[in-house]
Amino acid sequence: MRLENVWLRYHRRGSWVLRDVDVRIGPGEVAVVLGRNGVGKSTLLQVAAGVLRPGRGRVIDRPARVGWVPERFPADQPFTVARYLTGMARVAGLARSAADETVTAWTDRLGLAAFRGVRLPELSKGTAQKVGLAQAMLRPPGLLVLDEPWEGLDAATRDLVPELIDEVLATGGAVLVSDHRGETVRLPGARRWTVADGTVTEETSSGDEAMAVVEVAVPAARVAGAVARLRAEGHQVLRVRPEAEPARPPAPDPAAVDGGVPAVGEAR
Ligand SMILES: Nc1ncnc2c1ncn2[C@@H]1O[C@H](COP(=O)(O)OP(=O)(O)OP(=O)(O)O)[C@@H](O)[C@H]1O
Repeated sequence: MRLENVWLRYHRRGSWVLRDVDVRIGPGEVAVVLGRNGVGKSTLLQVAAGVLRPGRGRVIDRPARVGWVPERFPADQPFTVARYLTGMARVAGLARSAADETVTAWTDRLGLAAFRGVRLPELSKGTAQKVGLAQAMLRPPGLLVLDEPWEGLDAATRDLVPELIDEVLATGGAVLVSDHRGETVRLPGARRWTVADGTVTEETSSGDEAMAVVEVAVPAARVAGAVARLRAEGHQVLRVRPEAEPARPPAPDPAAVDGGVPAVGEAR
């Protein structure tokens, strides 16, 4: 699939959120979309999924079946979990009995069995997100688009996300996933697209690229935010250590980096 010279803005006279974006993703590939809040990651994913239509440019070779998991599952619909998912399975082309079986399997797998009879508006945010994930996976998608899929999920389901991604890749699907919290570490083989100033650049780092280690001190209360920001900007966070612990010298080469240098952030 290719986004070919895609431009997008939300209002006719508004500024362009995406400007001349040209990216491709192939079968069996996963790309993580990184960037600061508000930079256009969701917008890019929605164009890829076909939810938004570009103002200029086009999307070509989008797989026929797209699984789309929005950042916030729209739970303001008057259905129970089972009714909603069965309806979505039918829309996706499954016969009634196959739809029922698939919904049972996915609700079991995602820990939703106890919620089958619960109406969507009554679900917690995390449980609603699981319904969103189930909905996207009811039939194996040729393109799975996940907008901040780790947001609001419990630990067990967060661990399941890479598994689901691997399953889509194994059936020849492509996966796009945004991540501003640094969960990307869970997808070590992923390509990395960074959105900034309306454009998307792909990191072309190879394993033998020279690396440098930068030690950064931050107030203890702000560690989580600083780590998330560094990761969102594409840096590897090697380790977080308390200030009292003495620093070892920075690694001179990538091999030493792999050995675990006590730096908070590593700049590329
Ligand atoms: N429906 C909309 N109408 C108007 N402007 C919008 C709409 N959705 C997003 N925008 C604007 O487009 C820009 C990009 O938003 P987008 O949600 O794509 O960013 P993001 O990188 O996904 O942010 P975050 O990390 O906070 O999820 C922002 O300036 C946002 O305010």
